[in-house]
Amino acid sequence: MTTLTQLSTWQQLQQQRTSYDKFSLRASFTADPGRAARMSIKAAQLKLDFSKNLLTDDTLTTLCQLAREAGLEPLRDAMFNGEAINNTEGRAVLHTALRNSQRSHIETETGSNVVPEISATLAKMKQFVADVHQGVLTGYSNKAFTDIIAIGIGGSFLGPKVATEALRPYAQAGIKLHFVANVDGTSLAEKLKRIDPETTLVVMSSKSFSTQETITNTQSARDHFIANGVPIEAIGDHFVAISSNVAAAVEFGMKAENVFPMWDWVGGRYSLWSAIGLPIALAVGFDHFEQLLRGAEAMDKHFCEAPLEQNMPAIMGLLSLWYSNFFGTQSQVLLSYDHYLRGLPAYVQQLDMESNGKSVDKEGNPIEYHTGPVIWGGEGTNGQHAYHQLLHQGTGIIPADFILPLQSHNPIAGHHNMLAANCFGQTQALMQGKTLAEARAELAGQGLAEEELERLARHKVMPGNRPSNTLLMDKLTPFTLGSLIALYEHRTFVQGALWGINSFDQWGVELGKALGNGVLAEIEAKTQPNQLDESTNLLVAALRQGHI
Ligand SMILES: O=P(O)(O)OC[C@H]1O[C@H](O)[C@H](O)[C@@H](O)[C@@H]1O
Repeated sequence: MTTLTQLSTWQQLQQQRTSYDKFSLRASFTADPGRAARMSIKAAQLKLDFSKNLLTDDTLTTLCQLAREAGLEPLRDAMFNGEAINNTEGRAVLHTALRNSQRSHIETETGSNVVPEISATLAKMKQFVADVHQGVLTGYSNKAFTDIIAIGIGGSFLGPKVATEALRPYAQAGIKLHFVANVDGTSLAEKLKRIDPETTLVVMSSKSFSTQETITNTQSARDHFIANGVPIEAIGDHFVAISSNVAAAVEFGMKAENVFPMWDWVGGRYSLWSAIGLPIALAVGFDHFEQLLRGAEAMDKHFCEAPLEQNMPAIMGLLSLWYSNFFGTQSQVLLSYDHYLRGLPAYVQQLDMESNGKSVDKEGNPIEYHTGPVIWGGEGTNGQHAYHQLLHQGTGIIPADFILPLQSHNPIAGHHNMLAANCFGQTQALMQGKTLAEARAELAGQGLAEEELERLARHKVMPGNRPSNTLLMDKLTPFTLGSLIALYEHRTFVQGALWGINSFDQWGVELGKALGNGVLAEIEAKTQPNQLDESTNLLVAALRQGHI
């Protein structure tokens, strides 16, 4: 089998890479007035400007050829068609089916059609959300619910949390959402302080129904509810669940009709489109949740149909590979110039790092190139007063995605133009940098004496040529949010597909969970003491004594 690095296009890219030592983005823009218009794509109500990348037309063509040679398109089609591309778990990967309103038949590898159960679950969610909002479903005292505590972690937390936060302008009046993920009791306790159990609904989300944090938080919430007036026989009115293990949820005390199904063919970090998205629908209404699905569906259609040269997720994935494997970059930064999207970097962090943090290929062979980058980021303009310094003048290149809605939900005079100016100004500064001559001229303009000017000039130089994408949308809506999240899902897929890894398992998290259970047994003195390594034994002993 030909490996990625043996492909002829990989070798062409290696050759092309040498010419980038002399490549100047600033000069490219001067020499080529059509660059930005040409290197822009509109799809699914998003616009990507990728012209501020270390990229020539030739390299773009070669990267797309690499994708073709590596079999990206057939693998993409296999995913959409329900083939078991998650080969270590023998599962289909069908989060895209959850938002497909066009096909009535999508089969998994076992031959079962998933569409009817998806439709039935959406209908059930719609009814449930309406019943909660209209006060048909109530707590034990027949008072309408005012608060929802959503308990879940990882993929059963980040999607609902980030989408609910992002769609705050669409919030359903009279309902407050609270999220609890961490097993740290403080997280739960702080939320419980703010709610009245009588008017609170707990939505527990766990695909496996075996995650320690989620089970423990739900049990403790149930204890709190019972201790604070909810009759034990009414617990089923206040607690509902989403899980692929319906039987375990019922055994836990949920009413069978209040357990929403999830399926093996939906990965946790790809699951907000399933019933795991119930907290989103409760927060913003089912119609808005449907719009979120439609936005993602529009991006799916674009990903499946657009030629690679005009395909937003493909180009973003290829750029990521270009930097990781040909420029040695180790991380990528996401900069949300929208307060409502402040959680997106954490969401994409899980999506990308849990998917592509792998060092063997699908057959288990060690791979010889760098895979998943570290994903980090935050909210513009805050980052400009913190870590942007490293983006501009640090020793390495950190490719950046800038994300900006053109219209604000809160157009307070002047603010949005300033926000946008900061966003665009940062991409410009990263791209063009500041030469030594410019730094000198600037200092001379400030009237500095020659010696002082020379002393400072080198500190003011900015190398430029720092790559960025700019992603625009008219406004942050449920549709554009769906499209944006699906874009990052597919970017992650493109990278994993090219690297030849399985982006849909996460065996790496399992060891920590297993060892954590062993340590807990020691802490609770259920096993012989001092069975662990010396460092961990001493840590456990300190905890048991309660002091250092
Ligand atoms: O939904 P659950 O089964 O409770 O799983 C919650 C999360 O925990 C796991 O450890 C995985 O790392 C995540 O991908 C998953 O989303």
